[in-house]
Amino acid sequence: MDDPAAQLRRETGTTPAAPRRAAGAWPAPRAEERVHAVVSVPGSKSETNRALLLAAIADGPSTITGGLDARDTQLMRDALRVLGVQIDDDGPTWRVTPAPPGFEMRGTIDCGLAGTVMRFVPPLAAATAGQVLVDGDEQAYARPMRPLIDALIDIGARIGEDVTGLPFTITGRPDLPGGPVVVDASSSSQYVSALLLVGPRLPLGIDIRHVGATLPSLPHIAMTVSMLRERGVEVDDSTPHRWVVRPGPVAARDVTVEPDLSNAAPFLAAAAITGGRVTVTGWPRETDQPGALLPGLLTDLGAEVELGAEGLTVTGTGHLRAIDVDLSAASELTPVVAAVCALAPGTSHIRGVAHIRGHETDRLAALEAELERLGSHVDQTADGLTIHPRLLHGGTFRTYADHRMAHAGALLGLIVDDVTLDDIACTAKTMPQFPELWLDMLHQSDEWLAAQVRPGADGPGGS
Ligand SMILES: O=C(O)C1=C[C@@H](OP(=O)(O)O)[C@@H](O)[C@H](O)C1
Ligand SMILES: C=C(OP(=O)(O)O)C(=O)O
Repeated sequence: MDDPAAQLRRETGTTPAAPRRAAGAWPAPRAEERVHAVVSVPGSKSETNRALLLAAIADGPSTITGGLDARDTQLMRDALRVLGVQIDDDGPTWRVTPAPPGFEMRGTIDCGLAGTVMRFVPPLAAATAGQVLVDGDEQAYARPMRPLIDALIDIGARIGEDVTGLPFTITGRPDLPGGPVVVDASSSSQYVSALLLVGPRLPLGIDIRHVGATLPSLPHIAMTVSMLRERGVEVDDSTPHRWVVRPGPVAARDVTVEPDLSNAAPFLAAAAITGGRVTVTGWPRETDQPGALLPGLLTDLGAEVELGAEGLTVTGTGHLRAIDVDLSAASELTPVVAAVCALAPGTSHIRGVAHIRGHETDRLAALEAELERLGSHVDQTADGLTIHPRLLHGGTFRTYADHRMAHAGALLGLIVDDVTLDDIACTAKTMPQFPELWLDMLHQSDEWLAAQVRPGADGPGGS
């Protein structure tokens, strides 16, 4: 029997989504000594994909400087091109020109495994003339979509019947009305961001109410609201769990994207676990990124943290501490935080992240399985993980096509002998240069060590 994707492709005459990059096994490099490095991470995935989408519905051409060039943002650029948006992305500054009036979309929007593409693009497609198939990696078919699809249908979208997730077709209508809508965003904050982003474009605007026991990733919703306001859009978020967006123009703006603070996490954690020192450059003093919670988290885990002119510096003290933490606001940090907890001398509790079972993979199950494979003792709870202290050993750490699982495995490999990741290529989702940056961090550390032991140098302990 045909799978539903093949059937939809035949009906719409479109081509299959490109497969995920080939896997590549990777022996994680061991840190011979304390890690000492200065690292510059590429631009924020979340900010880049919002900036692209807002530029696509702006009242004129915009530029984006320092946008992340990775699989998730390539998929967003290609998806917007299917919607008629012109994007010139040669070089460090991209120029985005909205679709010409009367444009009719057709073809496939490939979401890959990108939550921001599969949630942010369908609302815009629903408000554009023409028809598209929304597809992605097979693994993305398991990611939750239903609450967003139901909300879109409630505001007038035409989406195939009984759709629960990818793949599905959208028959767009430029007069998509908008108006009041109720959504249960406990499985992803991205539904709220997705509805907010299309709001100014709809004749009735949008009035979103979240119902549901929990609402994760509040900083990401705040990021959406800030970026809309920066472009002159009126957003009322004065009532908890309610957001009202007035219809109106989105001002074209030339913007520069901040470094991705969540992608900085494994590098900063490397300093914490090896008793070394890592500086991540360009750390913003104010930001809506959930990575802003890293200084507090790493301090609680036993490291010293300082924000200086060069960036954020983390210094390992040689004494990790177990933590009890609610990571709901910054759930994408869970894999790296869990890896550090597995090395701490007490029992740690990570709470508030039930919804990460619907991330790139079921991250709670994946972390339990892979940390245990290296000798850790981990229990899944209803909304997180309990991680008990154990002596770890080498083994294969499976990544499940999840970039942040790869970050966690690489981190453990710094101080545990013979850890091999089954696939490092999955880091291309948000940081294709991860393997090079990781090796460069270790190369800088070797150079630092050589300088310490060279005759006439200050000796270990200097920096
Ligand atoms: O809006 C965004 O850019 C994101 C929101 C969060 O999603 P969830 O609310 O589904 O966790 C986060 O985990 C993801 O990495 C990026
Ligand atoms: C959950 C994540 O990604 P996505 O944007 O695909 O949801 C993540 O990057 O940790």
